[in-house]
Amino acid sequence: MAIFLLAIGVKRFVERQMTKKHRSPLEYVALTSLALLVAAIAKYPNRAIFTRARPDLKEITADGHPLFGNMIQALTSKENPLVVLNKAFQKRGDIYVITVPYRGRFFMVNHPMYIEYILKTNFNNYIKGKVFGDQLRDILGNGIFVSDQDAWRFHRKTASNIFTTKMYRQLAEGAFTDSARDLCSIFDKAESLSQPVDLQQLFLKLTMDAFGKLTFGIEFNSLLTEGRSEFGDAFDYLTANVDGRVINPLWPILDRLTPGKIGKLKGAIAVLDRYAYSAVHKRRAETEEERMKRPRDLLDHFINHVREDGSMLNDLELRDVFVNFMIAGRDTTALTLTWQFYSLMANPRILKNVLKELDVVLQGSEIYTYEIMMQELPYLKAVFHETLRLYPQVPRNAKECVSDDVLPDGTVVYKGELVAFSTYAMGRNRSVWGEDAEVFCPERWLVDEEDVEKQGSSPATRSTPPQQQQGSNMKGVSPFGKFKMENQFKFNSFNASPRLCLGQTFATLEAMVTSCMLLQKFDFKLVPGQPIPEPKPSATLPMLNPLMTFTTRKQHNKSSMMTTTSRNGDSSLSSSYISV
Ligand code: HEM
Repeated sequence: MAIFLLAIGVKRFVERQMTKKHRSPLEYVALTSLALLVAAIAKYPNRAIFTRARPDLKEITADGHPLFGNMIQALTSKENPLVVLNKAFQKRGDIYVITVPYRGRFFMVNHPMYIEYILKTNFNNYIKGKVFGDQLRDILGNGIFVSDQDAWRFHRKTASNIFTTKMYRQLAEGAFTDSARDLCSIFDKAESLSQPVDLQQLFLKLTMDAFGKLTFGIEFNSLLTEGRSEFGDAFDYLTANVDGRVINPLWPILDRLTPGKIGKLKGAIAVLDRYAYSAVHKRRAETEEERMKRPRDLLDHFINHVREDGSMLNDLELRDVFVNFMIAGRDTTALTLTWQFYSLMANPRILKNVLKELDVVLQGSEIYTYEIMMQELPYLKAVFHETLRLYPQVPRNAKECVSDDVLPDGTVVYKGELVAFSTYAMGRNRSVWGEDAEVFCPERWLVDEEDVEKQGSSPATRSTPPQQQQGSNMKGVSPFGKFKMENQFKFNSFNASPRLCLGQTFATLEAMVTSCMLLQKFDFKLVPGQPIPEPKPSATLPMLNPLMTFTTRKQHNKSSMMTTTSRNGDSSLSSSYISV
């Protein structure tokens, strides 16, 4: 209606101008602008302004508006952007093209063939680039997630030093077990008050505590503190707010026009900065004697690094390291655990299998060694990976093309254009995962012993039936066969190749230890009447609503309640804390 009225107004204005002999300067400006607008619309009739015409892509290009391309559709859709993406792939196939003003052309791809090409085969030609930088620089600075080439290599190499088997062994039986125990004490308290807990909030606190301590020596103690966490809230606010920036080049203007938004963003960033600088200053002031008393952590590696020119990282650079690693280590594992526990509660058959495996393999033991966690619980490991397949914690990603190139299917991509993929949509792609792609089915990750030997290192197949395998009922050995990792490009929830997630083993181990302890000790039941969980629009994949759950200590475990009193001995947390 508005466009119709505008068109009538323009028509009348033009008609009046045609009959006029003298015009005011304002009318000249209006006429010139109108002529320019008409010329621009004629040049960009269905694509974003300043994008080059690509008649060769006609078949795979989504219809767009003049000058705005596909931006308006994306911004005005009421549906979750991931659901929209998934539907678009289902309708259009494994590649389609959209355009967005000031961002340019996006090749949306949804097949392992493309992922392998951009993440491995021609890795150097597909970088994070300007779009990533523009979107995240105010929060992530120059950290690993927004850097390319030499800067990225430096971050990656320095950080790799801490991810050793020795560290994993210590973590499994130390920090991860301790924090899971803290969670048990909260569940006990909730049960005594007949109150449910919000698993999502608690898992976020759990991973934040463990990660803050292990990487920067920060004692958040958020699990043992009542109420919400200031740091966690600031983080959640920022990750939710960066979502959509890629598709909306107007975000810097819109943020300024939204009352209070800039203040809130700055406030949240200031909270992160405060924690980061305080950790750095504390570390710089540490004596040699104090340093010797604690294990070497991530901050040590970065703070002591001497560059070729003899300089060392300043406080701002260390702040960026902190924020990037917190974003990597906190949300991802916590939210995977949240979706995993939901999936188990929603699938009693699968939960029963997990419990059976824990009974057979652990036989009541609470010693969670690195080797047992990573090798002897194939079914639980399959559940964790199946969760990540359907609920990947980096659900969308994009790479900028450095120089003109040709994708494996022959599609030409020019310098500056973007290739984007959605791990969320690919996990649901039937041509990749089969007809049951949308079904939560851990069995797709399991093979029997014979298959493992026959297949060597080839990708997993569905050759093993989901049922318990014969002959493996022996105590101590999982009755569910062997876990078989998928090809990285098909299962890219941890990214792939040179930029494969550095914390893959860390996250798997933390999730396994936490799941083992919680599932051995507690029964979990969703609070009735909750909506079915759906993703909240964010850079990661949180649930839109809390995951309210009743936790009840298993009968046979009641006697061990004392052993899971939290580390500070406090089992008297108030009810306001529990129902966060
Ligand atoms: C379930 C948990 C996790 C998932 C699903 C996950 C997934 C990912 C993905 C998809 C990327 C690529 C992101 C991009 O392209 O920018 C990535 C990168 C990264 N992850 Fe993770 N991650 C998890 C946990 C962790 C943890 C616990 C850590 C740290 C201990 C970590 C450290 C990193 C780092 C440092 C990178 C950057 C790698 C690079 O660019 O070279 N991640 N992760």
